[in-house]
Amino acid sequence: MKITVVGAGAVGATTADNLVRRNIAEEIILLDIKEGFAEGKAQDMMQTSALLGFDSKIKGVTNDYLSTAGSEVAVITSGIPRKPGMTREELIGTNANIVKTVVDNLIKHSPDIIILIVSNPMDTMTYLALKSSGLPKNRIIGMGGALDSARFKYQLSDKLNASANDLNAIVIGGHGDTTMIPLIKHATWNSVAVTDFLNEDEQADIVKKTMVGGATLTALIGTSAWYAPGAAAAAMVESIVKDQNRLFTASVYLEGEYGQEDINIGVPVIINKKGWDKIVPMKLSAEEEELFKASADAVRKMNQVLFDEGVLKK
Ligand SMILES: NC(=O)C1=CN([C@@H]2O[C@H](COP(=O)(O)OP(=O)(O)OC[C@H]3O[C@@H](n4cnc5c(N)ncnc54)[C@H](O)[C@@H]3O)[C@@H](O)[C@H]2O)C=CC1
Ligand SMILES: O=C([O-])CC(=O)C(=O)O
Repeated sequence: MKITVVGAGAVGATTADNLVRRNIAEEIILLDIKEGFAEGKAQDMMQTSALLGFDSKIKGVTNDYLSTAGSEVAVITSGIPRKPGMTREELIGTNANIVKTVVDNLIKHSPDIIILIVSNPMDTMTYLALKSSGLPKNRIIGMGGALDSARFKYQLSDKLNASANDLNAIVIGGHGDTTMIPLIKHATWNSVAVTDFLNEDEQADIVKKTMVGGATLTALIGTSAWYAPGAAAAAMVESIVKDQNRLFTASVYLEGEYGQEDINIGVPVIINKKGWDKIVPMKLSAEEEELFKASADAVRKMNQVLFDEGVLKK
């Protein structure tokens, strides 16, 4: 089993670190365009092996796609992160060409690969990866909802003084400050509705804090987050590699599901060795349906930029 992580920056290195500690692959290739950068990070991680007790090997390479040959899964984190005050959508100009080139290179050497897209704006980058590669839709997955749902559980656990592990709560929609939809009316604390414990103002506050979770961290750190993003990407890769059938919200290609088509956006899906397998239907309220439609409209507007800029042809 070989896994490739493209981009050895904050998120890529954290993803690789989480994966290597899980011991789920014989080999992890960490690839970056910056000379020596991935090699250095990989060597640093390998030097934790005697301390942490894993047997997986991690190898860093500089833009060498031959080393990635035969990878079963790749995680794409290459591209620029946002700075305080920016939106994820502002990254499209730089990141679209990077993601497109990386996907091309990966497929040349690993035609059966499953690709997890992390680079932002993630829903649009996932759509781009699918459309430019022509890969079957189930093998292109966008990571956003898994992270946003973990942040949602964090906010709930903080307010309820509960263990995040006892909470069931998901975020659907786009992975953007204004497009994500934390489904608070569906969230439970070990099967008891969280709304039984929170008034409307408290619920609205948790939803808001979840939606701007990434922006809040970017303002505090000066660049965007990596610990939870890396952990979320690794958890999804584990579900693929171990065929776990875990349910995550992820950005997948819709063909009529949730009332949308020709778009990648976050919905609940089963993740297993096929990539994303089934889309799980949910009964949404009229208000949630409206929010989902508005979210899809915003993501679609961003996808249009790919055509306007000639990155994708109609
Ligand atoms: N989907 C999500 O939930 C999340 C997405 N992100 C996104 O992930 C991306 C990476 O973020 P960070 O790791 O913090 O950035 P970073 O700047 O720390 O790392 C990015 C790395 O990509 C490399 N790179 C650039 N072009 C490349 C190419 N053509 N081939 C290979 N490597 C290349 C850079 O040299 C750099 O090392 C950003 O776009 C960020 O917005 C970050 C967190 C969560
Ligand atoms: O906030 C950002 O730009 C990075 C990201 O997607 C996240 O942490 O959710």
